[in-house]
Amino acid sequence: MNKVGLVGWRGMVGSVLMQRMVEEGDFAHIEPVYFSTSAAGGKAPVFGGKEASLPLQDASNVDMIRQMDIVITCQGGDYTKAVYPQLRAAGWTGHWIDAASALRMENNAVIVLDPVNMNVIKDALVKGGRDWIGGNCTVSLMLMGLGGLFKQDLVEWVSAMTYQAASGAGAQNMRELLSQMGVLHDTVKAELADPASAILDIDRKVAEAMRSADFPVKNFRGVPLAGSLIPWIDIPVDNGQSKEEWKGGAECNKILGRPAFRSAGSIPIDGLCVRIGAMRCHSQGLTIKLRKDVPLDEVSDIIAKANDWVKVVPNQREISERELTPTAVTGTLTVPVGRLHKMAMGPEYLGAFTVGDQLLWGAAEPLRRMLRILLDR
Ligand SMILES: NC(=O)C1=CN([C@@H]2O[C@H](COP(=O)(O)OP(=O)(O)OC[C@H]3O[C@@H](n4cnc5c(N)ncnc54)[C@H](OP(=O)(O)O)[C@@H]3O)[C@@H](O)[C@H]2O)C=CC1
Ligand SMILES: N[C@@H](CC(=O)OP(=O)(O)O)C(=O)O
Repeated sequence: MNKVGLVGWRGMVGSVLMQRMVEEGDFAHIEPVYFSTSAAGGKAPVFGGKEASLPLQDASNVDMIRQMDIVITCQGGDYTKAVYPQLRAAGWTGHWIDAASALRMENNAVIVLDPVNMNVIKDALVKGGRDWIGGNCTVSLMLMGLGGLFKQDLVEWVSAMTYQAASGAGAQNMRELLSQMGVLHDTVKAELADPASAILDIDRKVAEAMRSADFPVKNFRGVPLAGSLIPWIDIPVDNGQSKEEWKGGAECNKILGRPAFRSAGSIPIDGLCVRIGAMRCHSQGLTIKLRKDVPLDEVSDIIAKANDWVKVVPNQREISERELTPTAVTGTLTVPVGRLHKMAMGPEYLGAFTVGDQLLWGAAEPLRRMLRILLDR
């Protein structure tokens, strides 16, 4: 049985991964070895009813990690940068499956999203590929939704305007968002209980609270999210983009096995990435320039048939309000795509809206499935 080293299993992404591995019975197929950066020697957890034969191992112990057939890590980019080069330098030939972005654009790494790029994964396996990296959540979720259109090479370009959840910034940010909501509610609790209170007084007090020095904003780099939004995600890069926006073009083309972004044959994908006060679902408003005028019913059909998780939501008010939202999608693997309509710019311009759980298809699930692809060969 394959020895699988699990690193980062108790973090937010790692916990979702463990939950999915339990649900899918993956532990029956592996010999798990749990690693920790903080509690080596402690008792290993039990997932899927399977006791680990070893206590928690030191995640920086390269000699121990070298004994694994497969390592799956959700520990983060700093860990990857510290340990991965040492492992390969020591001659380790095992498979490295990673949630962090650190290795994504390396030549020998495949960005894994098998419902979309199984062909790319299979090609790499044949060539001896050993580095399997999960894609950026926004990118993976867009491709899970629109994969059919890309597969049929119908997409000339995409503009993606995103509405990204607090979870993308980390567990502490989710907590801070809720703290902010609590403070805002507390600020106007008395007025809310009084139907005769003036809404503009409530609004003024809320704005004052959001702007006050003691509003809890440490994790969101000093600015409020609740009752507001943050129009910048990740560090600045060239061309006025944020890194999150750059990833849209760079990673999408790599996942699809197309030429590098901005080179001939690549698909231009760009937009604006915005943080909003959702918990763990990213949403995206998409403008898609199709290569030709494809009838809307054909477009719906192509999108709906691309994989088992995408679901086309009819472009009607009630069902869109009910099913095309973070509230409906959170904690599920369903990726609804809706608001499909031809736009005023012309019959090749398609409007769409999609929502996905950024901890499931956006992070843990592609890694889990890559593990199974390796185990089931
Ligand atoms: N958040 C996201 O949306 C996405 C994150 N990623 C990648 O995954 C990496 C991990 O992200 P995320 O899971 O959000 O990070 P977390 O901060 O939740 O977990 C990372 C590590 O922190 C340590 N840790 C310290 N205190 C705690 C605690 N109280 N509870 C749990 N773990 C704790 C654990 O390591 P130990 O057990 O060794 O102490 C854990 O593995 C990111 O750095 C990123 O590279 C990828 C896609 C999406
Ligand atoms: N940057 C993403 C989350 C993330 O972790 O992305 P990446 O895996 O590309 O670093 C967000 O904020 O929503």
